[in-house]
Amino acid sequence: SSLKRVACPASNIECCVFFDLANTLKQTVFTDQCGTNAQSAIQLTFNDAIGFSMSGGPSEGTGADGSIIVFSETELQDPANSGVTDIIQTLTPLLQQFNISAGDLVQFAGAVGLSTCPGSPKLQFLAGRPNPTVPAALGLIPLSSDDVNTIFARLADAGFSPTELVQLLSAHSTAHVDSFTFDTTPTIFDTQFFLDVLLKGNATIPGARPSVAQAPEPSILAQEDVVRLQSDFAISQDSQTACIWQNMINNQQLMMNSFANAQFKLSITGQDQSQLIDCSEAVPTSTPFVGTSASFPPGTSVQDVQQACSSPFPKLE
Ligand code: HEM
Ligand SMILES: [Ca+2]
Repeated sequence: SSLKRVACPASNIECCVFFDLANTLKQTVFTDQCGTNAQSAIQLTFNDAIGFSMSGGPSEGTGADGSIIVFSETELQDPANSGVTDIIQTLTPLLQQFNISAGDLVQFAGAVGLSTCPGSPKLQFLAGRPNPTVPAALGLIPLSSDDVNTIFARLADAGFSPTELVQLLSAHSTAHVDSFTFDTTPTIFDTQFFLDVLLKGNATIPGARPSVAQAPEPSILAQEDVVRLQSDFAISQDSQTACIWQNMINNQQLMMNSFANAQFKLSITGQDQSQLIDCSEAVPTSTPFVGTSASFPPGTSVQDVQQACSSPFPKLE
């Protein structure tokens, strides 16, 4: 309506719709601070975008194109998508309501969801992704049971290095699946995740869904429902990534900046950047970081660390 247009704070008029969408998302979907919908929306940005294969050719899906929503009946058959069913259902009506493309909706919702997480960087957002014409091939999303070299190869086929994968995995700092989480601070985007994954344990989380493969020596934090994914653990230990991983601990600024860069690249995977317009101005400012630095959770100490990087381990409280 003309009223809305007068009130639109965008400097680029084409971005007005994303200011409206941000308001609706915050009022109806991301009502909690870094709650389950926000976390699921962040995962959705990856599960959609990684459906891209340089070796498989253009018909194998085109990355960050929203095919995970438009062709959800097909793509939800991938067991790696078992956690995103609900958020897809929640977001789908917004396609018609705001008349935007599915790829834009997925990436914008992820950016707005992340902004509710204290400690998160403000993400860039480009608009104008065309709607998808084909579903992504099944099997392109890594599984937590995959071998680390399989995961690296899959990410390389989508254009991402092992270092960029570690940076993207910062998103597992704000993650849940059923009643368990990947670090002890699941509603804060902080470096605690990179510490918690290194803590060797002996207790398994019972009843985890099949998509959740646990590390060979599962989490010492299992009594707090923190799970060590086999894939996260393997990446923390691999010689290509062990020091990248360890260096994140207590390096909040590095985590924020490197995640923002890698996530921007993820958000335009398979897209022609020259055809997109910058609507970053519509992404809300992130909730400030209120947490403390990474620290050993109660009952754990440096003796529990499975250190794979030869640089000195950071000094922690
Ligand atoms: C090696 C690659 C990865 C593997 C194997 C993996 C695996 C998983 C698994 C098993 C879950 C639990 C929920 C489910 O079963 O779907 C999960 C959740 C999540 N993943 Fe990943 N992931 C990977 C990479 C990423 C990346 C790059 C991102 C970056 C955006 C990401 C963001 C998330 C988020 C935010 C959640 C929490 C979802 C929620 O709370 O609902 N993951 N991931
Ligand atoms: Ca956290």
